[in-house]
Amino acid sequence: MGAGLTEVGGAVLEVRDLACLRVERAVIAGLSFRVAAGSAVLLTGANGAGKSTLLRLLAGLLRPAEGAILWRGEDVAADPGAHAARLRYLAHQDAVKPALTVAENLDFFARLWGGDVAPALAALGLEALAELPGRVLSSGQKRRLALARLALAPAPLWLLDEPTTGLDAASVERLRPLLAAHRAAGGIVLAATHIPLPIEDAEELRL
Ligand SMILES: Nc1ncnc2c1ncn2[C@@H]1O[C@H](COP(=O)(O)OP(=O)(O)OP(=O)(O)O)[C@@H](O)[C@H]1O
Repeated sequence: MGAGLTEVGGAVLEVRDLACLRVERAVIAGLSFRVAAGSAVLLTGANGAGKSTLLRLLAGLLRPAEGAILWRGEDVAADPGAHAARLRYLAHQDAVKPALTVAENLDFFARLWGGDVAPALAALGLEALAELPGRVLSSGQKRRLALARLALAPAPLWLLDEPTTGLDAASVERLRPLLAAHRAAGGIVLAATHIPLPIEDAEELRL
């Protein structure tokens, strides 16, 4: 674990003594760490180690059995709506609507979060696919569409579950400037991954 995960000064996100039970079994226990603005944390560990579980806890989709998640010193459970508004969670499944075109899929999220569809399409190289319905996309194309949501409008906390699964090398590289710009603006990214990601100076949190 890198020094940035334990530093007190400047921490924006803090996980304090977190525990999570799944089917009565502790998947995460006694987990504490802090993340400063602009930091990237790679969650690593064996299959079943709890990486997706931690991301779902941080996204407010699972409730901790013990401990707390704090944002700028406030327990996120005190205002779930505010927490949901500050984060982008990219799950294993891409949640692409099959009947909508690629552009319409992005527009759905642009209406929720703001931002423009055209630059988000361009960020992931999706311009030529804009009018195709979601149902005909390949798995890598669906992943790119899910990732394009990140380019719509800023949010300070990105939670990415194996973001590069199924991506070709060029698409992986497209994430580099997206991640760098997010961090340069003070954003935090936590990404579960089994392979190296295009992120400079990331901390590793091994579960
Ligand atoms: N919906 C669920 N209900 C009950 N147990 C679950 C559920 N999802 C995951 N688990 C259990 O929680 C543990 C951690 O799973 P998790 O998906 O967080 O691991 P992971 O580190 O992300 O694994 P992988 O590298 O395979 O993606 C596993 O033992 C798994 O069986």
